Amino acid sequence: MDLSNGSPVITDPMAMGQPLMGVLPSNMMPFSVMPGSYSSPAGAGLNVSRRKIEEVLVNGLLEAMKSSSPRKKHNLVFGQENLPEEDPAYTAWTATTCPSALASFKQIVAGAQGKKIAVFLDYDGTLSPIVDDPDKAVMSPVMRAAVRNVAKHFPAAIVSGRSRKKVLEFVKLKELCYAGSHGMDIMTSSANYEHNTEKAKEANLFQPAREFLPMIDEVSKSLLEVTSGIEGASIENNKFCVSVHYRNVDEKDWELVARLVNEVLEAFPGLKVTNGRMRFVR
Ligand SMILES: O=P(O)(O)OC[C@H]1O[C@H](O[C@H]2O[C@H](CO)[C@@H](O)[C@H](O)[C@H]2O)[C@H](O)[C@@H](O)[C@@H]1O
Repeated sequence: MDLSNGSPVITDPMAMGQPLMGVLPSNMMPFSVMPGSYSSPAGAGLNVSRRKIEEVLVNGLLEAMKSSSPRKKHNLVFGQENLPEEDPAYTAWTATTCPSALASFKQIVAGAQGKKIAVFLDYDGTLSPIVDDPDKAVMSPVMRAAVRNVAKHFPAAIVSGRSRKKVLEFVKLKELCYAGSHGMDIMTSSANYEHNTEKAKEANLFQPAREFLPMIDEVSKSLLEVTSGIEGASIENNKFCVSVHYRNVDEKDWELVARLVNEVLEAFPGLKVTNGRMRFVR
């Protein structure tokens, strides 16, 4: 699933029967239970040890949300994401998790000598800026021209957690390959896509988790239902994974989001939750 930062995701054997455990930071695994937090009606009938385990899971998820989503100052205000006044924690986080390839460009070129090169590009935060509304993460014409140019020289693909269809709509370049849902939905050629027969389209598709589509749809609906009352929360169905966005949710409600996601996941032990930039991915 964007059941996510990383994502399916769907049939991870490590996650079977152990929802969320796989994504907890190791220091959260020994039962450092934090008492006195939110309790939901759904938890009313649980015995103490089960409740404790749930506390650990939710608190672990909350910690993961905080550590993987350091906030830029003012980032709740649409359009002010790129203000120069950054939170030092955010700056340190980007430096360690996303070092610039441009800073090591000479080494990369040297390492590529004599090798066949293929280029794999991320979409959000790479080809498009990170914005508060996922539907508005459009790519600039300059960036599109640069990618088109890259594709003239190397086989190129976009790999994204988004649905493949959505990325293609944003990028609009037929000369690329697209892998959506974190690689669970691969289209090897998008040339003539609209004009191809269904059979020809199928031949270009690799969707190893197709049998799980009904389950993902069900999870998506459940997540939409349980989070509908939380201001700022939104659900994005990415076909083979689902994102729960909390970028626009007040931080005081993050624990509630974590708890509700955890509760929904209990019914789907085969799915895995991972954490991304202000979103869960399943
Ligand atoms: O392919 P990835 O880099 O793993 O990211 C996939 C996710 O991208 C989108 O979310 C991110 O960008 C949004 C728009 O800028 C932003 O609002 C969100 O906070 C980011 O996490 C996409 O909306 C998600 O569904 C993907 O999972």
